[in-house]
Amino acid sequence: MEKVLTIAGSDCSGGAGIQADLKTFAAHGVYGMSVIVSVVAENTSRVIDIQDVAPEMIEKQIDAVFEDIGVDAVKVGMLSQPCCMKAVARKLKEYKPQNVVIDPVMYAKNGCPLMNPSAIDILIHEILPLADVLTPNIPEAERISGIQINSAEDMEQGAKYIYDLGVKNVLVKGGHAVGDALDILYDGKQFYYFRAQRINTKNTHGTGCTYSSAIASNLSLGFDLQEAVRRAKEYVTTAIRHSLAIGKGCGPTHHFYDLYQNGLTKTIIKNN
Ligand SMILES: Nc1ncnc2c1ncn2[C@@H]1O[C@H](COP(=O)(O)OP(=O)(O)OP(=O)(O)O)[C@@H](O)[C@H]1O
Ligand SMILES: Cc1ncc(CO)c(N)n1
Repeated sequence: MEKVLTIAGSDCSGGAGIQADLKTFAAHGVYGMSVIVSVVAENTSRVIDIQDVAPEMIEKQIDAVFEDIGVDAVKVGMLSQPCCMKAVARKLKEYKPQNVVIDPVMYAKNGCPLMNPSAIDILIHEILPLADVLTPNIPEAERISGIQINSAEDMEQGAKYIYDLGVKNVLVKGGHAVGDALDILYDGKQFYYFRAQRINTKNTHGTGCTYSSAIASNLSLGFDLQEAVRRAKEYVTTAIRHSLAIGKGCGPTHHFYDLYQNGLTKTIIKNN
């Protein structure tokens, strides 16, 4: 049985964070585990408050998982403060797990901040180098790279800049762009384009969490990175197509195994 761990924040409304991650793992048939870094009182419309778990308790949760069960892949999500980042970095350096997917969460879909802006340097220097693949959305890629992103070429530039910071693979997600939902993966050699038709819905709460967890699940199942991303893109696109119009704001993605039956997404390799 493949074992996948999420290290992230808890979204009590169930659409994003740890809850989206565990639903995604279950839909992939892998064994899901969770280390809670922050408890977030949030819903489809707003973030009410954030309470971080003490760094020692974050470290003890990670120890509990690694001393007993072990992992085949890890997804890292919301890390709100420098002390949380340092605790997670210490333990990832100690246990050196394979297949580490890091989603550098900064804001919720409704624009509410989830990372203290003063943590950006620690994120760049302590967390980014631990990723086998980093999955920034456009505002996150802009914040990390300082490059303004208005086109696919700008997404490539942003990905290249972040790769040069020492990140092994960078996947810039185009959910915040206009037109097709285009994501671009850069592995230091080539750009890979993953394109889906944009679905006309406001119900996209948790899409980034769903996507990074689907990538981690697919890596744990033995798919190489390009195929793991291609399959995850298919999963998230269908999860958005079936998203739920619940709550007063951006409703959540919906998860079930059949999301893999359509075989629609293709990988386009683009040479430098
Ligand atoms: N309306 C949409 N139609 C189709 N695909 C979408 C849509 N919105 C986002 N996506 C896709 O969903 C995935 C997640 O990207 P996105 O940029 O939304 O992440 P995110 O902003 O980190 O998400 P969140 O903060 O809600 O967790 C990407 O593959 C993106 O292309
Ligand atoms: C806990 C948590 N993690 C990530 C996101 C980003 O969608 C969110 N809204 N909440």
